[in-house]
Amino acid sequence: MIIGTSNMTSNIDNACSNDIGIPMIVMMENAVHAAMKHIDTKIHKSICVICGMGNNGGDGFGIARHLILKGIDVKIFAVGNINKLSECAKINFDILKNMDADIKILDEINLEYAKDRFSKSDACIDALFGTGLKRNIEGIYRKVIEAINEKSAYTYAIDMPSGLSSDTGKVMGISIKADKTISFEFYKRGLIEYSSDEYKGEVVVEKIGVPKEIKEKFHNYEFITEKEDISKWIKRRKKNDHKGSYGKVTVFAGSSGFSGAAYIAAQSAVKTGSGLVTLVTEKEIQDIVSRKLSEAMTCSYDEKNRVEKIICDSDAIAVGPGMGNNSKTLSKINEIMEKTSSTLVIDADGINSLSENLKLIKDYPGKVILTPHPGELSRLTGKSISDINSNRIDTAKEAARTTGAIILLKGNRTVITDGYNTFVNPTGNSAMANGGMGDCLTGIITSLCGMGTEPLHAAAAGAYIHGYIADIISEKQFVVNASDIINYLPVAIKEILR
Ligand SMILES: NC(=O)C1=CN([C@@H]2O[C@H](COP(=O)(O)OP(=O)(O)OC[C@H]3O[C@@H](n4cnc5c(N)ncnc54)[C@H](OP(=O)(O)O)[C@@H]3O)[C@@H](O)[C@H]2O)[C@@H](O)CC1
Ligand SMILES: Nc1ncnc2c1ncn2[C@@H]1O[C@H](COP(=O)(O)OP(=O)(O)O)[C@@H](O)[C@H]1O
Ligand SMILES: [K+]
Repeated sequence: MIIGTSNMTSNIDNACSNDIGIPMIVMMENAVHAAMKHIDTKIHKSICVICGMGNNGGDGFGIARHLILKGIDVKIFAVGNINKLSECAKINFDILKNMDADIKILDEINLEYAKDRFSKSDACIDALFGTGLKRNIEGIYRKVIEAINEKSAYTYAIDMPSGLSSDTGKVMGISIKADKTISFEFYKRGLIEYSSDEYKGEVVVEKIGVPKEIKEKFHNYEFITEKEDISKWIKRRKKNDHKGSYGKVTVFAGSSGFSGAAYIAAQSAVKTGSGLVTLVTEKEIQDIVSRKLSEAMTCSYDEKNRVEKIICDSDAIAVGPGMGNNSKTLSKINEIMEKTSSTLVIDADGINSLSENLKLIKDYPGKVILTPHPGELSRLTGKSISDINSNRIDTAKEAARTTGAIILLKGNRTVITDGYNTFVNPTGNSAMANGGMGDCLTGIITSLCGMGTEPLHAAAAGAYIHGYIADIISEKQFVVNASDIINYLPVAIKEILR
């Protein structure tokens, strides 16, 4: 699904009306019908609709009309200077007037009356501002938003909670706290940022009839990953395939006290479907882990010639899980980079050890995927964790452009980007927040790269599958561990590809 900005909305509006002649009022009516699908008129029998003067307000007036037609008790409040109604908002406003609807101008004088109505209604619909919010909210608008937040039993926000920037998710002075946000055509970029979480409630996105060609002309190459994407990106197994068809991957991982990371990363690659997986690690770790790994091969750093051959033969290599943030890890990365140009998936200590040596990535002839959590990205970029988490998409894009790597910024709504094309992952939950999960993700992504999935897509697909499994398991379990994910991988991938 395309992620949208306010600029895109206005470009698309213009293109729809000017280039192909769909009048704005038609789009608005489509938006109104789409919104009606999500307003629960079985429970909400009395509703206040609060409208601004722009097209978001126009949507609100249209929704009010349809609610009246359904027999709902509707009170409509218009906030602002009626002479400034947008063209389409005025059409819907005038229809309501002609229908003798209960419509009032909400100003300082009747604010108390409005508050009383808000508190006595089953729900309020916020149609004050959508993508056109430009400056901080003050005066009567601020008071109305405060009143809705205080008095409304249930709040629907139309397109955006009024007060949140649709591009950044930042609160412009004050914002509606919605129970449900009904957004049109795109998942608004601001709703992805963590700052929106307190305000947006459940988010639904409805198509309103924008032709595909127009959306493709104006989008910013930012998407939410969907199940259908994964099935396009992952290679199907064909009748006469053999293990050579599914890639040879190698996992450099583990050190004293961190044998689990090595096991998890290697076993995740096995269960994702790699043809051949080899774990390369310290002798001590090899002795521990080889007993658990039935399908993967193991090799110790001491077997120098064998390590060299394994590197050269690999289709994709993971480096970092449990290796320790030290010069040894960096020298392993160096050694790998000198001998191959296959895709490298670098996680954990691999990322930390590269922080001071970013030039290595730029000079590497193959693709590099870095999978930092915000702490690791903070070390890599020098930005604080709070700065990273308050602007996740742009920070990840910037890091990708400066390092030359594909960046997978972990956490809720993981961001995957090469700096130009960006995917935001919709799956996963906090039951996954425990040690070993990142190692598991590294194994999955490396395996997909080895099978021939394009690295950016492998990273986005890996994050999707990883979170998809956690979402299923967490319905029955309080916590989801990497071993739970590993066991479910073959079933989940089959389900997703079906
Ligand atoms: N193609 C689509 O996707 C479709 C989009 N549609 C809908 O249109 C919405 C976008 O409509 P829009 O562009 O008219 O902007 P909108 O959000 O109503 O805000 C502008 C109004 O707010 C005012 N205003 C702004 N900031 C303010 C502030 N801080 N404090 C006070 N006032 C402020 C501004 O006043 P002004 O700045 O002119 O003084 C103006 O009156 C979109 O979110 C969706 O709901 C659908 O109808 C169908 C097709
Ligand atoms: N609240 C959450 N919502 C969605 N995904 C999460 C959440 N918390 C953690 N995850 C996912 O779990 C994984 C944790 O990885 P990481 O932080 O590297 O853990 P570890 O270092 O223990 O392996 C990441 O893929 C992350 O996106
Ligand atoms: K709104």
